Amino acid sequence: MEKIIVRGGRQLEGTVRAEGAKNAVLPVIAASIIASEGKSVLHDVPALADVRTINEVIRHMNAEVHMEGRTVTVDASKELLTEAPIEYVRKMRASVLVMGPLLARYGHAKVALPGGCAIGSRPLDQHLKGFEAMGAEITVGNGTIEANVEGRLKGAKIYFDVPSVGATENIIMAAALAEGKTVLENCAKEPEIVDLANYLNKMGAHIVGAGTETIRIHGVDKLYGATHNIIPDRIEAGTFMVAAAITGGNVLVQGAMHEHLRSVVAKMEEMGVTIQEEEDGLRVIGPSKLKATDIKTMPHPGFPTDMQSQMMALMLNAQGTSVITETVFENRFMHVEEFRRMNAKMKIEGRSVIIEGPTDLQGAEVQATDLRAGAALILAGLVADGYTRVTELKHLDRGYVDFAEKLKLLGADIERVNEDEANVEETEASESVSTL
Ligand SMILES: CC(=O)N[C@H]1[C@@H](OP(=O)(O)OP(=O)(O)OC[C@H]2O[C@@H](n3ccc(=O)[nH]c3=O)[C@H](O)[C@@H]2O)O[C@H](CO)[C@@H](O)[C@@H]1O
Ligand SMILES: C=C(OP(=O)(O)O)C(=O)O
Repeated sequence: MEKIIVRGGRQLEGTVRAEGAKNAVLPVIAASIIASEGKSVLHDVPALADVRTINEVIRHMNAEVHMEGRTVTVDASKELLTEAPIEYVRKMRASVLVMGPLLARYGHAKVALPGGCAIGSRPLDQHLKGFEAMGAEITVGNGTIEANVEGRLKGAKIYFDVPSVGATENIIMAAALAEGKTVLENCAKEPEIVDLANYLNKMGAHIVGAGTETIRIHGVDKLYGATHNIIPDRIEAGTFMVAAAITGGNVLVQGAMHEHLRSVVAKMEEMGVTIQEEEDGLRVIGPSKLKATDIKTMPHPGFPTDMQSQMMALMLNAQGTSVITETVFENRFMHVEEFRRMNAKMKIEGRSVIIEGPTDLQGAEVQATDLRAGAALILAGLVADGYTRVTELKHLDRGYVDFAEKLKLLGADIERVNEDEANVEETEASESVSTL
């Protein structure tokens, strides 16, 4: 079993660069199968487990996919299979995003119910409501979802009951190749949706309004491969910003875009962190004492749920009582129990967690309960007394490339090891303690 072992106490300094955004690249790769002519060339693609998974999903459907360094090329001009392979779809939430492109291009799509982080019930009703409004018939059963339409999808007016990122993306893709005009209301406004719309427009689509709550799409008859650079990952950037702040360090996070991170920057500043905009990113300087604050997760431009657990690690080190209210996912507090193993004092009340700081964090054996929880536990380990050992790294690998290595380059005392090596490490550590 692999572990990340971190010993607290080092201030982080230096420069780290954010990779391309996981939540932008996954819909973009899914969208690339809508092109019946030409190749797509995607740059700044992060080498994540989720990227390998979505590549396998579309490869099994007959698309030609190559990844070299940070560039992925997709040629989907051959006839594709319209069923996504279950073993890959189940690994990852975003694989449901092949439905929109398949249904628009072939009038049929079948996928298994997708996986992803277990952070709530994560229904797909808004995706399906959108497809139905465009004329598709949906059958859900035996762990799969199947959609069929006679001829082409028809443009429609669709109001989303909740501003869902995935539903907005799936329906934009379907509408791009539908007959006529589609108007989507109460859309999600995340930067990753804008990135997807920009890519689809390069492919020949007519989409306006992405990033606002109303998106208008004029369907076209055909879409073509295109070249696109993926936007930087605001959540990975935000995670490194917390790493700098929590250790009282000074780190330039290249690629961190202020306009994508306003709520995170504002809250960190309230906590006493200095954040300076530089030409190629944000410089983060941690204070000697952090102040308590409150956050409430909301759809963009509100505070991102994907930064909630990392902020919890920061708040554990702040002076006073902080409150986190999670409004996006109903079960995204599993890391609280793991933080408690590190001596954290926290109380869950409904959808809120009350955090009493500052905590005398102690190193412990903890599990990454989901992707961001894994990162947050490592952040706490950067300032805990002694060794923190984080397991279940499969979650972390879905969303972070070389997380431990990047922290090490910033000066952290951190290693990623397999269990056997970890035992050697522990013996050496206890030997060095006994000689003190
Ligand atoms: C691959 C990707 O981009 N994942 C992100 C995406 O997930 P994802 O697209 O799954 O998240 P959504 O925006 O769809 O979910 C937001 C809320 O809407 C609800 N909902 C969603 C769809 C639906 O049909 N019905 C419904 O009720 C969900 O249960 C949740 O409460 O946005 C989330 C919210 O910012 C992020 O945490 C994820 O990192
Ligand atoms: C919840 C997340 O991802 P996913 O939607 O892919 O499970 C995340 O990125 O924090």
